[in-house]
Amino acid sequence: MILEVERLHVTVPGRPLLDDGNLCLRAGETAAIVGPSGSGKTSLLNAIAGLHPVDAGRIIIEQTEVTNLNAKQRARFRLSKLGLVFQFGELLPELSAVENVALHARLLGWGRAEAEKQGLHWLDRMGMASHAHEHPASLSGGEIQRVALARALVHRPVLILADEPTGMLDEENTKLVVDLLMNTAADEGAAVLLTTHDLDVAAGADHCFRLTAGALHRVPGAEAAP
Ligand SMILES: Nc1ncnc2c1ncn2[C@@H]1O[C@H](COP(=O)(O)OP(=O)(O)OP(=O)(O)O)[C@@H](O)[C@H]1O
Repeated sequence: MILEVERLHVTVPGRPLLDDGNLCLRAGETAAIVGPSGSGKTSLLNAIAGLHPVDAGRIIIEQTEVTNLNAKQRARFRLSKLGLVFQFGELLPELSAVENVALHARLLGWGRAEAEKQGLHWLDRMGMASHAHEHPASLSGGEIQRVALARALVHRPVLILADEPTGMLDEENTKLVVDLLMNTAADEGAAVLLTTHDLDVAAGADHCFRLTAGALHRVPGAEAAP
């Protein structure tokens, strides 16, 4: 099992977002979390990433109980084991596409040459090799997300957490980015947990969960409507 979420409680000041949530993911599996705006999908993903406090319960990622780690250990674990993808890509504007991808590897201590080589390899796998030396300002939304996918995959994470990765994309780019994310993760044996408002995206995942009024329920992908 790559991800085990057991009896998780997550709150924001003044209200609970998740009360006693459970979720499991195996290597190579994909799961989507749907639910109304403001129900806590992003907060749940952040809690799993160690970026939002957990009030009770356990999160275990590849046999490490991350809810027991201190802040420094969590940061190191996140850097080495997780791949994060955000709605707006969140690339660094000062860096080229390949520099953005290589930076993650550099933060893990890789040498410059190896980091850039792997950066180019992953951009190529995302169909972005010809844009490797362009800066984010000259890339389209779909291209930015493909660079963000390369960055999330360059260090071969065990779990990819993607928060609305297609929220800003048109239908064609949504399909391209989701297919790349899910197929590449499956090839690499990484699990993927994503949030989405797009029922077609949710239906393409192996599992679908709906978060609403503090409860996380497994639903068939086709019945994921908020
Ligand atoms: N750090 C925080 N402090 C206070 N309130 C917060 C914090 N983070 C999130 N919230 C609140 O918690 C609720 C859930 O937010 P969250 O972004 O997790 O929902 P969501 O389901 O991802 O929403 P959307 O689908 O609109 O992105 C919102 O009401 C938000 O304002």
